Amino acid sequence: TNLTASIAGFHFQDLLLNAAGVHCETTEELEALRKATGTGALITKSATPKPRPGNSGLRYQDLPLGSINSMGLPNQGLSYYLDYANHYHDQQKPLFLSIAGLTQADNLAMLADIQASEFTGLVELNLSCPNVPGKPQTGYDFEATRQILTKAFTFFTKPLGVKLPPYFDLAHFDQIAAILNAFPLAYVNSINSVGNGLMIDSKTDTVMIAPKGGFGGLGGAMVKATALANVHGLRQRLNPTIKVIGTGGVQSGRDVYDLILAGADLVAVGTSLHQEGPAVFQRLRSELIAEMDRKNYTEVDQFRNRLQTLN
Ligand SMILES: CC(C)(C)CCc1c(C(=O)O)[nH]c(=O)[nH]c1=O
Repeated sequence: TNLTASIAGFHFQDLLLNAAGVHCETTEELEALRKATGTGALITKSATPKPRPGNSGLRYQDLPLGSINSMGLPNQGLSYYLDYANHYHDQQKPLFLSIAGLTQADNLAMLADIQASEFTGLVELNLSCPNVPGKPQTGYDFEATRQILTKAFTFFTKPLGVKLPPYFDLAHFDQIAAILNAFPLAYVNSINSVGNGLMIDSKTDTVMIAPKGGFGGLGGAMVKATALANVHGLRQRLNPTIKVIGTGGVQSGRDVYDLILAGADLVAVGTSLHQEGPAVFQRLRSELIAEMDRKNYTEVDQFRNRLQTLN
């Protein structure tokens, strides 16, 4: 069974990887992902220029239908991940480096550092990064998105993708796709967590996480329908040269299969990785192969982006 894919000249023997932020802050965590059976790539925790401890108190919680988090960008700082990349020689599993500056200036400075470095992997710009106070996250501010990409591509020549927040209005799919199609992006990764959800602990009548009064990003089963819609909506609108990484709601091989049907080239796993650890990739891979066998598919190309409508 052929599970290969390619993005920007990088070839992936397997199409699963971690969602940035999950099991990828430290070298130990990253090495466990690299060594895991079933991963075709790995991505680092979104970096800021300097190390950050992130939010204090309980900042992640598993829920019956997924997860909620307000980590607050805990990471070891860009140079730590560039150093890991400099010592990274696994030709079989390309490395993605994620960045999420707290300002546009920070993002551009990090891209300039990466451009000047020996880094030879792919870069993911996390557009859920905050914008100027009082304005929504960058991914929800279309002018800010256009501006940072315009500035980035004046100097950045390495493979660049963007991590997108979920959209919920078809007009927003049209608008963001029109912006992204104007740039030589290697890929989009959709979706990031569904922002600012709130859940209640019925035993204590309290929220589930400490930061932000309990407001946090939602992941897992409850976001699958939103992930499928964003992957498919973007696939239908983006230039074929821009590949798609599908993220959100993956618990089984069938969920991986569905994201591929919707148009995904690679599939990233967050909440399920947090809950099961790196062994999840071997399970998902074998379940995907079993599903493909049921359909007599030997190649992903036979069903990628082949979702059928009813009419
Ligand atoms: C939400 C931000 C802290 C601005 C970015 C980092 C991030 C976090 C996080 O570090 O809290 N959690 C997510 O589910 N997605 C993210 O992109």
